[in-house]
Order: sequence, then structure tokens, then C-alpha cells
Amino acid sequence: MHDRQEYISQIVVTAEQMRDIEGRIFAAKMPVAALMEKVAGLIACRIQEIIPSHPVIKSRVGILVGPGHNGGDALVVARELHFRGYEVSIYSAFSKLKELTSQHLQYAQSLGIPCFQECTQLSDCDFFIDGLFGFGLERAIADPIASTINQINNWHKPIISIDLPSGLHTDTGEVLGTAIRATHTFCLGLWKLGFLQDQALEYIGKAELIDFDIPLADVQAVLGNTPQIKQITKATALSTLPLPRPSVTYKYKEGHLLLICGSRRYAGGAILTALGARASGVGMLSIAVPESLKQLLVSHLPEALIVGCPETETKAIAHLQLPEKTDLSSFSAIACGPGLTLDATSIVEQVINSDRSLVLDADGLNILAQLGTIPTLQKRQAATVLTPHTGEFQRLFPNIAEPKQDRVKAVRSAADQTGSVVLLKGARTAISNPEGLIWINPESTPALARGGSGDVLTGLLGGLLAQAATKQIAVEDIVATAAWWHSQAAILAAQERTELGVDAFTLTQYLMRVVSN
Ligand SMILES: NC(=O)C1=CN([C@@H]2O[C@H](COP(=O)(O)OP(=O)(O)OC[C@H]3O[C@@H](n4cnc5c(N)ncnc54)[C@H](O)[C@@H]3O)[C@@H](O)[C@H]2O)[C@H](O)CC1
Ligand SMILES: [K+]
Repeated sequence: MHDRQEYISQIVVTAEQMRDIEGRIFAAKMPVAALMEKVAGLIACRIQEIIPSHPVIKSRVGILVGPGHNGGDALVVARELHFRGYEVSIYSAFSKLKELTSQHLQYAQSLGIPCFQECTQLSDCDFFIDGLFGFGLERAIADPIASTINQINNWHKPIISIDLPSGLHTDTGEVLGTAIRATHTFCLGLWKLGFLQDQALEYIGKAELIDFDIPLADVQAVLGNTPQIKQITKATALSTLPLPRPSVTYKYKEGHLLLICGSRRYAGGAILTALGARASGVGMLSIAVPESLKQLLVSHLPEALIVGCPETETKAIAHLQLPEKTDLSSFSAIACGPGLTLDATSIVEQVINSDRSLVLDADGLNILAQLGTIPTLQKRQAATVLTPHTGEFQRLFPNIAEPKQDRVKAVRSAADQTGSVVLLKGARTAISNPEGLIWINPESTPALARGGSGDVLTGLLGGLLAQAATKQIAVEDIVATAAWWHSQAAILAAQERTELGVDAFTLTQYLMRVVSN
């Protein structure tokens, strides 16, 4: 991929940063009107490709115009589509428009494009262009615009939003009052943070970036050399994937992972975690399970060293019983949690007190929440990675307000409190390191909303972390790679088998296909 494209595809900005970048472009004397022409010209071309107009039966398009420059963009699009043979109608209900927007409206009307103040007069349109609000939305949308939006959503026609669906908060993706439910959204210039927040996804439809040649120097001047928020791309993920091995190596040099997982109640979780670790290519895999699961694990993973541990009355791991001459420092990394139940408390304390890189997941996190010793994670001498879903996150960090409202803010705060790398699972998984650098996984599939898929991630991540231990790769980069790899495997599996065909075992079978393609 072209360098610019790759860089741009990683960048994520807030409304404030976008305004600053835009400010620099205008300060450098790019005329505002010229930029609007350029952007809207690109949008009009894409619309023509997506919904072409027939020369005889013209496509009827309704243009929703707001008071700011988002409305200005929409009016330029209206004019261009009019010249390209569409039957255009404008909805504009604001008495006060920004100067440039107002000029475009006057010119559009002078061309004979009809303009209405009631959306009902656009009811026979085939599709809509939403230019009500862009990143300038400041407060909740009220009537009559709110009812207009609801009415248009109810018509269930295609809606193409300019910059972002009107009504969404640019940074949090929260619905302010009400919001357009777009089928397609053209994000202008740079990806806005709201696109990567779970709560926005139902409104965005298919998202596409319109690159209008923002100078990279302006982006860097505002974001600095290390942007605070980045998207994981194929290139970034593959660059950190510790696949290439030196020609001369041996198993322990390629990482030794200790998995601690499973109980009588959750035996399958241990197998899935182990299969995730197997797919990572880790040099050596040891798996600590309750003694009664030992044979089961041996039969599924003949290559692994299975460590049977003494059991509690409930058949959970009571404490670790490693082979002679082995202690926790023998491993490159530890991944602990899937299927443990809440009875394996002492083992979680033990691994936290070790000096090894550690992934805590599932019951590992629930036990940590019960112990109430989260601040002690700060004292760990090696990296800690926490991989909660929203429920586990809330149990662990009750002091962090509603992670659903701003997942990026929530995950950053959790990483800061714990000195750990935190991966908050979701449709758009967000990862933060303790310094507040964020990675977001921009592509996934609802196929992953299925029991056991998290166990697979834990194993995969543990295996990568163990391999990275000798390879000078930042922990958050490895975590980002694991998240990307895991979701790409699910996407591939869903393409071949539908979203219903991606059970966690099948998922493990697709992991290798992602990197061998
Ligand atoms: N990114 C770029 O460099 C470019 C962006 N373009 C487009 O411009 C908009 C941003 O334009 P702006 O005028 O700043 O904001 P909006 O159009 O989103 O609207 C602001 C406008 O609306 C009023 N307002 C805000 N909230 C409400 C509300 N709840 N109810 C009523 N009115 C509200 C506010 O007072 C303002 O008057 C960007 O998204 C792009 O589409 C350029 O065209 C190209 C370059
Ligand atoms: K919009």
C-alpha cells in the first residue's frame, strides 16, 4: 500500500484535532470554498458510483441541509448531482445558515432545484444525502430537526451521510438527541474517533474514508510524531507478528508459555485456550489444569506439557504444582484465567506476584476484582495485560463511569490505574498502554459473539507474548496484533461459513490461514 494511504488509515482524530488541522490548512491560505468544492466533488463522484442515475428514469435524491459547512458540502453535492442527471430536492429548515452554505443554497435554487422546509415533500425520493451536521454538532438535536430525522429513518431508504451521521458525537459516537441511521458514511479527510466506538456502529452503515489530500505535515503538527490513537491495520499487525525465526534456534528461544486454565466445570475452555496458543507458533507450551483434566488435555494437545494440579473440592485448581526444578521464572510468559471458576484464588495471587509477563482474562479478572488488589498490579516487574469484556471491566473498575459511553476514555483510565496494558473487548476492541496510547481494531464480526472465542484470544495472545519476550517488541503492539489476528480469522471463517458457522473451535482452525494467505 502507498505510504500515505497506510499512514492515513492508521490515524484517528477527535473533533478538536480535526478543527486544528483544518485551521492550519486555512491559515496556509487554502480558500475554504475551494476545499469544500474539492471534498464535495469527490463525494459526488462516489455517490454516482454507488447509486447511478438512469438517463430515462432519473434517480430522485433528497438533500438534507444543515446550517454549517456540512450543509455546504451537501449543497455542492446537490448541484453536482443535478448536473449529472439526478432529480434533486433540497430540505433546508434552518433560518440562519453560515455564509458559504447560504450562497450555495441560493445558487442551487437559482438552478431550479426545489427547496422545502418540510421533509414530507421529499417522501418519494429514492435515497438521501445527509448534510445536517458534521463535526460541528454541539448539543442534542431538538425538534423540528429531530422529528425530521426520525421520519426519514422510518422510510428505510438508503441514506448517505457526509462526514458522520448527523446526531452522533464526533468523539464518543453517542447519539445526541436522535441520529440519522445511515447506510453509508463518507468520513472526510481523517477517521474520526466516533467511527470506532461501539455505540456508533448501528448508525454508520458502511464507512468509507474520502482522502482529500490533507498535508501530512499539518496532521503531524497537530497529532505529534506518535499519534495518541491509532487503528490496527494489516501492515501494523504483520510487522509485529514474530513469525520469522532465525535459522538456528531452539524451542525455548521461541518462547515458553504457561497457560493456567480450566476446571471440572469448564474443561472445554482450557482446550480452546490451548488451541489458540498452539496457533501462535509458541516454541513450548505448558498447561496447568486440575489433575482430573490432565488426560483430556494430553489427548487434545500431544505437543504440550500438561501440568496436573491439586484440586479444590469443586475441582478447580487449588494451587500450582510445577514439575521439579521448575518455577514461574522458567516461563517467558503466563496466561491465566479461562475456565478457572472463582475458586482458584490463590493461583491468581501467585501469578500476580511473579516477575513474568502476564495475561489475565475471564475468571482471572473476576478473582482479581474480588481480591480488591488492583493497585498492586502497578508494582509488577513485568508486563501485565488485562483482557476484559464490558462486564468484567465494570466489575474490575467500578470507579470508571459507564465504559459503554466512551470506551476509549474508559480503557485509557483503566490502563493508567493498573499500569497494565488493557484490552477492552467489543465490536471495536480498544487497547491502551499505561501511557495512554490507544490502538483500536477497526474490523471485526459479530460471529465472535460466541462462547469460547475469548479463550482463543487469551491463548493466542499468551503465545505471542511469550515469543515477543526475546524480541524487543512493545507489549501493546503484540496485544494489538493478537486482537487483529483473532478478528481476521473470524472474518475469514464467517465469509466461508456464515456468521453462524464460527464456533470457537472452528475459529482456532482459521487462525493460521490469516497469516499464511
Ligand atoms: N474537515 C475539513 O477540513 C472540512 C470539513 N468540511 C465540512 O465542514 C463540516 C464542519 O462544519 P461546521 O460548520 O464547523 O459544522 P457543522 O456543519 O457540523 O454544523 C455546525 C453548525 O450547526 C450549529 N449546531 C450545532 N449543533 C446544533 C444543534 N444540536 N442544533 C442546531 N444547530 C446546531 C452550530 O451552531 C453551527 O452553526 C465538516 O463536518 C465537513 O462536512 C468542509 O466542507 C471541507 C473541509
Ligand atoms: K452529516
